[in-house]
Amino acid sequence: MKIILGSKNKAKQSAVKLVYPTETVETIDVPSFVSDQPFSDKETLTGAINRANEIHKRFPEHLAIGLEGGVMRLHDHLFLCNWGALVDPHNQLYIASGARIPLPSELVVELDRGQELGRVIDSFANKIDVRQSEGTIGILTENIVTREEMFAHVVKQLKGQYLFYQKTMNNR
Ligand SMILES: O=P(O)(O)OP(=O)(O)OP(=O)(O)OC[C@H]1O[C@@H](n2cnc3c(O)ncnc32)[C@H](O)[C@@H]1O
Ligand SMILES: [Mg+2]
Repeated sequence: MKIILGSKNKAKQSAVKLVYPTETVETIDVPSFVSDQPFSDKETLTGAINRANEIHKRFPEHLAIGLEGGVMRLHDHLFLCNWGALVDPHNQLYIASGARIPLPSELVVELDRGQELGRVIDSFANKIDVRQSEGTIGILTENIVTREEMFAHVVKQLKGQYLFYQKTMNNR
């Protein structure tokens, strides 16, 4: 059984490889069927599930993983939010979310104007393709938490729930 990730993003890819070091991890671009910039937990989670389901449809014998980044409002803050979904060969779905921190107001203004976070953070940090490397969370935490680490935690929660379910099912 292989692990198939629904993204070519390097931070997402290395997160999955960290958590599944001995498995074959393949990546494929699949649609999330949500906005390029999801603006709620609901939309971000839906994007992750859609990606995992899309992979499951194409490769039902493998483990399908979808990871999606977005933002969500809570009180006066706009938070980074990230969700992951895993679909196993029995079409069982597992979901988990990642760490969240509020965005500084300079970034919030741009996002509210309809700009994508990927572009906004590049110009804020004066870097190229932040989303493929440390991510916004890396920039805003001085790299203490990177996008790879954040997504690795999401994938660990997916892997753990899948293993727990396998064990529980085998004992019944
Ligand atoms: O190729 P895919 O898998 O789509 O990877 P992506 O980097 O576009 O990531 P998402 O679609 O999951 O993220 C949705 C949007 O939010 C942006 N984004 C989310 N988290 C980010 C982060 O930590 N750093 C930079 N951009 C981020 C990203 O650029 C997109 O505009
Ligand atoms: Mg994207």
